[in-house]
Amino acid sequence: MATNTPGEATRLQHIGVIGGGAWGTALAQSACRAGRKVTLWAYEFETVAEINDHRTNRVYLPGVALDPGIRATAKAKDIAAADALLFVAPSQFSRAVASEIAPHLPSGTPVVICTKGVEQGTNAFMSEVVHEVLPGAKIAVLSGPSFAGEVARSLPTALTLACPDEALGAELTAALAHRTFRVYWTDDVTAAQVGGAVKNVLAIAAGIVEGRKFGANAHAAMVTRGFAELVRLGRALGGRFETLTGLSGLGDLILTASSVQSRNMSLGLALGQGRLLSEILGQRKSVSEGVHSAGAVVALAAKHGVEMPICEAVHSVVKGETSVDDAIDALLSRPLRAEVDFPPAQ
Ligand SMILES: NC(=O)C1=CN([C@@H]2O[C@H](COP(=O)(O)OP(=O)(O)OC[C@H]3O[C@@H](n4cnc5c(N)ncnc54)[C@H](O)[C@@H]3O)[C@@H](O)[C@H]2O)C=CC1
Ligand SMILES: O=C(CO)COP(=O)(O)O
Repeated sequence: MATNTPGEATRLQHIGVIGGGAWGTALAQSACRAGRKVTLWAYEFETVAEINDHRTNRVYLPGVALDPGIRATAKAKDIAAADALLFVAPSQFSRAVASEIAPHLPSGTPVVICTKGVEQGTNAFMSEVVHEVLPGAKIAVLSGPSFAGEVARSLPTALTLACPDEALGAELTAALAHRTFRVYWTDDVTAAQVGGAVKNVLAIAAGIVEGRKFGANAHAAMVTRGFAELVRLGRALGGRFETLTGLSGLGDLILTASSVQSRNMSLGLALGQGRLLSEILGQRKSVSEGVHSAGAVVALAAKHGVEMPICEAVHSVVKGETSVDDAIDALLSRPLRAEVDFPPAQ
């Protein structure tokens, strides 16, 4: 791939952002910083008004003064003029949001999926959902260790941009990257999406370990054995090992499973402290994708004959089928096995 210098000239001058939550707003801020014109579509009218009138988004991204260059809108037709879209609706709303913009999106528009999750019911990754609803879109995925608040404050961040079309990947990285927002290209859309979806489920498990005060050894064991699950599923679905061990896989797992800035980790922590899921979710407006993706991840694992005991444990806890203590007992009582699959999967 040709190398790009952050901030170099790009034909993708106008970026549309679909989603006015923490991540959509932070990406809008970052795209402005990269020198792009930005139109942000948000679901709530109040969010649109607040961004346009006060340059803030206090519900989803508090404490950040937004760039005056961000123009917010609630009208899907306003994104038609964008040269590329960043798609940042939470996974369970992605199909509905994509359907709303479908009539307005010119065929051939690049759509970069920034959502991390799997659709319940269909067990479809976001690239499949977006391709079904927006068949003319050129799909890419942007994923990696990137808390919205830090990106919005321009703290240094590095991500993976997965795009099967290398030339388009180069254009997108040139359009989005800047000094504190480094974007690395790959063609491996599958692994990038598996990493983003599975790490959220594993972060809940890591949070539970923290909430139960099981100690640093248990945390490291949970993250490492969890990563083995992420790699097994990623490879079974056709993803490459190098991508799974890169920013969008291992990198994002390290971030999400070790900081209570993560909504998934903090949700797990609260579960580990004995709080009820309904109570935790009732107190948040923000999304915890791992809760919604756990079932789909487990179903995909079963379909492909992949063992994912930690993800299964999280799924049965969030479904209310198993108590945290019983789930932990079951994991600690599993038969001992070889550390890596043998013969090694190719
Ligand atoms: N917050 C972060 O640091 C990061 C988030 N992501 C991913 O970005 C995606 C979006 O997450 P956030 O921006 O953090 O969301 P958020 O948790 O800050 O906000 C929730 C979002 O859901 C939208 N929403 C609520 N009800 C809706 C409905 N019925 N239809 C359509 N939209 C509705 C809200 O408008 C808001 O944009 C998720 O998949 C998340 O995993 C990825 C990287 C970083
Ligand atoms: O994906 C994220 C960071 O890369 C954000 O994680 P949470 O959704 O758990 O906050």
